[in-house]
Amino acid sequence: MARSKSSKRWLEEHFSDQYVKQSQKDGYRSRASYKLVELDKKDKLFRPGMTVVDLGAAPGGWSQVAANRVGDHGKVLASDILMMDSIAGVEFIQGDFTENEVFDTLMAAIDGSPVDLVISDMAPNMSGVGAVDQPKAMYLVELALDMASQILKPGGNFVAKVFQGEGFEPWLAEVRSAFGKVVTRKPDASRARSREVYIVAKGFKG
Ligand SMILES: C[S@@+](CC[C@H](N)C(=O)[O-])C[C@H]1O[C@@H](n2cnc3c(N)ncnc32)[C@H](O)[C@@H]1O
Repeated sequence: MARSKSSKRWLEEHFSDQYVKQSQKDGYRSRASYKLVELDKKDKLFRPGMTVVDLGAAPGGWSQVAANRVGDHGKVLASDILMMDSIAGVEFIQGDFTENEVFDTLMAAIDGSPVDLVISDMAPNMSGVGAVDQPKAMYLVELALDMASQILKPGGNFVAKVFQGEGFEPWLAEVRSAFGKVVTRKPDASRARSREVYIVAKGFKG
């Protein structure tokens, strides 16, 4: 089947993208790694020995960065609806985060140990219809915030990708009430045309 103009344009753009080229050189599984690298540079998210939960982790670009930063004494627990090839130092749980069973499996894996950082890059498959995509995306960050609020230790941090649109402001207000300091970031590696932004929330009030 002939490729549509838009998928051809996507492929051309993908292979000429500086972050795609750089990720191939650096051995990262996705260009998304550079978003987290940039957020970490600005907001000092990681320290060796931390426990990190990575939601929406596949194919593993963020988990690679997290495992590298927390080192041998740290722990990274990652989850995605899709399968992900293993990464040293990362425990992976596959499943749909909107299902209670997956939430419970993650909670069991954490087993009450204090979590320093929750990172969520989850995004639904986009249909292109805002009225369908935006509620789905907001539901995922709602659930991510809910989990972060249950597992973070006081003073812990939360990073989430969120799409600006309906539901964003009330969600942000919830984040602001749960954390001491909240900033909105648009990393260079995030495509300008995308409505995605990253919320960095520090100092969980517990
Ligand atoms: C932008 S990608 C994440 C990229 C990843 N952070 C990286 O660096 O490689 C978004 C991910 O969210 C996942 N996702 C979407 N809906 C989900 C759901 N209901 N439960 C779990 N993961 C989900 C997708 O499967 C996809 O892998």
